[in-house]
Amino acid sequence: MLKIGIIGCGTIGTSICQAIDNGTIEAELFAIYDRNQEDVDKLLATLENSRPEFMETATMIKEIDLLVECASQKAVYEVIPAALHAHCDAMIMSVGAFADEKFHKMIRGLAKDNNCKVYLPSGAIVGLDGLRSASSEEIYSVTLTTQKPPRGLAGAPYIIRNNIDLDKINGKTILFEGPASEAVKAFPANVNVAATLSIAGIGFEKTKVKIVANPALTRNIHEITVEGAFGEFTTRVENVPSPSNPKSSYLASLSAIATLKKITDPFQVGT
Ligand SMILES: NC(=O)C1=CN([C@@H]2O[C@H](COP(=O)(O)OP(=O)(O)OC[C@H]3O[C@@H](n4cnc5c(N)ncnc54)[C@H](O)[C@@H]3O)[C@@H](O)[C@H]2O)C=CC1
Ligand SMILES: O=C([O-])CC(=O)C(=O)O
Repeated sequence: MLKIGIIGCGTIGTSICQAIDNGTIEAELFAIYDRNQEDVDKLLATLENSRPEFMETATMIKEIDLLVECASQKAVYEVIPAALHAHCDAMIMSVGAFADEKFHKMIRGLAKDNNCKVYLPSGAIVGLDGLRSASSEEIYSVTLTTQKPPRGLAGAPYIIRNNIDLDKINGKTILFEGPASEAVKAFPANVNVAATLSIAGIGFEKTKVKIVANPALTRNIHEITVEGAFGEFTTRVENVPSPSNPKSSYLASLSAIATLKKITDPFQVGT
């Protein structure tokens, strides 16, 4: 059975651990780690059948088959290179870390050299299957428009740097327009999906992102338009925010679980 270790015991980490614990994912939950002990204790209290060990990632990567990152872009830098050196596969949620081209290239090289796989779930967006199919031919443009209730953007470096008072936004307001490379740095906990879209499509510079604060919303909306030799498609998802973290959509947790189910299932369906 696949031995899994998790870094990040927050919203997504907890959902994944519960899915292993209740048998939705057929794997062994071997170890967990978080820099915040309170989050570890809260997660452990939700498990009925599994008793994962609390372990530093440097130790757990020697024991596990797959390291799941659901912590932060910083954590991707801290743990993924070592995991690949230790011949451990990786699943990454904080995909925005790959906007750093040098790091992206290094991780691809390490995965290849160590015969490892790196999995990036679709997360909170829909339509990556179509984009991947369309990418076999020329893609002319990829655009992501993300709308969130203002509180779903709280704490982003862009908001802090520009002294934006989210409480004072009383109508639909465009906060950011630019390439995905800048969007994922300006909003590291809000648009990792822009990074996944860039990697699946035409890269971080050509993928255009618009971020909108909309106080009329209770859901996180991601709208993607792709134009290419194949024609054109638009997808739109209205995501229920996770109750424990309004920045992250519930679909992101479900996508992480679906990816792990796919990894552990010998029967593969779809592109
Ligand atoms: N790819 C996608 O579509 C999506 C990606 N995300 C990203 O996934 C990650 C996890 O999201 P959530 O579970 O909602 O966040 P969360 O804030 O609920 O939980 C994150 C946990 O990771 C821990 N953590 C953060 N940095 C750490 C580090 N360097 N070392 C150890 N522990 C660390 C925190 O203490 C916290 O317990 C975030 O980076 C988020 O931006 C979220 C939603 C969608
Ligand atoms: O969950 C979402 O709606 C998207 C998100 O936070 C991210 O991509 O980082």
